[in-house]
Amino acid sequence: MKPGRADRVWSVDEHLADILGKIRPLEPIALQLLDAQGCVLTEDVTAPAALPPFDNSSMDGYAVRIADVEGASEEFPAVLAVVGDVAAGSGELPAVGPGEAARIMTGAPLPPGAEAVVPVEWTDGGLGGGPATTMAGSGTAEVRVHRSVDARAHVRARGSDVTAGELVLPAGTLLGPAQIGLLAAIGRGTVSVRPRPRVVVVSTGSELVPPGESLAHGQIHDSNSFMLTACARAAGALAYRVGAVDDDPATLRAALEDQLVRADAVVTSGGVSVGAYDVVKEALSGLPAEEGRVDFRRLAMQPGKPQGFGRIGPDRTPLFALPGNPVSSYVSFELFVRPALRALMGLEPADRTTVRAVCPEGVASSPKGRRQYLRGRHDPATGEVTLVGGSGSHLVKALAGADALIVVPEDATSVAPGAELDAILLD
Ligand SMILES: Nc1nc2c(c(=O)[nH]1)N[C@H]1C(S)=C(S)[C@@H](COP(=O)(O)OP(=O)(O)OC[C@H]3O[C@@H](n4cnc5c(N)ncnc54)[C@H](O)[C@@H]3O)O[C@H]1N2
Ligand code: MOO
Repeated sequence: MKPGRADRVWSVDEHLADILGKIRPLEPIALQLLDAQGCVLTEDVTAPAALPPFDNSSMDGYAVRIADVEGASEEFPAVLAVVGDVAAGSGELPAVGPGEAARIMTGAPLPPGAEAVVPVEWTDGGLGGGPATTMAGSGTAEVRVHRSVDARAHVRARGSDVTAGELVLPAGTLLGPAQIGLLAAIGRGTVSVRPRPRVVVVSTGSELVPPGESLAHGQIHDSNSFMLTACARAAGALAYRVGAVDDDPATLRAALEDQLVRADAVVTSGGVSVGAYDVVKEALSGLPAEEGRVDFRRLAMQPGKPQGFGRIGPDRTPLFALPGNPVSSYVSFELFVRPALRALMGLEPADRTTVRAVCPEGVASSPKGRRQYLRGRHDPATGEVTLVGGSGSHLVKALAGADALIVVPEDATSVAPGAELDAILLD
């Protein structure tokens, strides 16, 4: 491999490194909480106030003074005058004096004078019978308490979760459901995050017809644009599918120009090989410097040998020109586009788990000098991975039945039955 030779074969790792070296994370923007789900925080978030903001009850029951219930039992209950009712959200609180209690609900502020909460099950609920099971007896004048409590029992202290001014989420945090909940709890309506990249997916090929329409002889349904749009969504992006563009470079260039305004990345499929109508290559090779640059290269992999990558347009939007064979497109997305989209979001590019797995049937033949990615099913119970379908890059049914990519190294031309291989686990 001689650096500088335009037609040299690139390794998978070199191609990925070249892509990631040219990707910059997207500029942060302020998003509403739910729009920020799955995004990376770009600010340190501190709590403006304590959480809980006030001492409150963790049980439905009675707010009491502890001296009043000392030694209480079912046989010798403490009889207390009920001076009021405190619901969650109550603003006005009855003061609890000696010999008094206030009915209190979970989450309601502890009224002044009260030192603890007795759960309703430890009282007669104001009904004069045995232990209560609910807070049914509203408006009763007195309550019999059957047990003593320690100071602060069943009280959630102000600031016991978060103190005012505390750093609750540092910049770099990935916002999942629990983090979104915390932000809402401290009163944040918007946060600064790296947004999801907007990915435009364009398929190319005059033979392509949208699903739902009938095929003339020689035509096929455009599956790649759907699959790649779904791949982009699964990677966390906002993806826009553009219908298939004919094998005409001017039409493709015009379509890309139109789409660039809404794209943080562009993915094309097809037209990157050596055929007479390889439209993507024709439209994007040798662009004038002011329009950007896309490099087309051959990779030491199978499927996915022909690839293009570059940056185009005024914002130098990354463009991934993937091969048209459906499995080649899928594998290329998985290996190169998914990490790049994650890098745009400020995430660690690599997120898939790779395991060593026994391949009981082995691999009869693998292309010399190319890293092969075969489709497989991984059984975590046995640690085995079995092949699904053959190596043909048109086999979409096998792809749909796979949950792993089996990696056959560049130097292997076959793999003995029972040997171990890397398996990349898919969603
Ligand atoms: N003489 C050579 N021929 C080919 C070579 C080569 O080195 N020398 N490489 C082969 C490899 S490997 C691949 S991969 C493909 C890549 O070709 P293109 O990227 O130019 O893709 P197309 O020719 O446009 O299509 C290939 C194949 O995939 C089907 N296709 C394309 N788009 C879609 C779509 N949106 N949905 C479903 N199927 C699609 C298309 O009909 C073709 O069958 O080149 C090999 N040839
Ligand atoms: O390398 Mo192509 O991508 O095998 O089918």
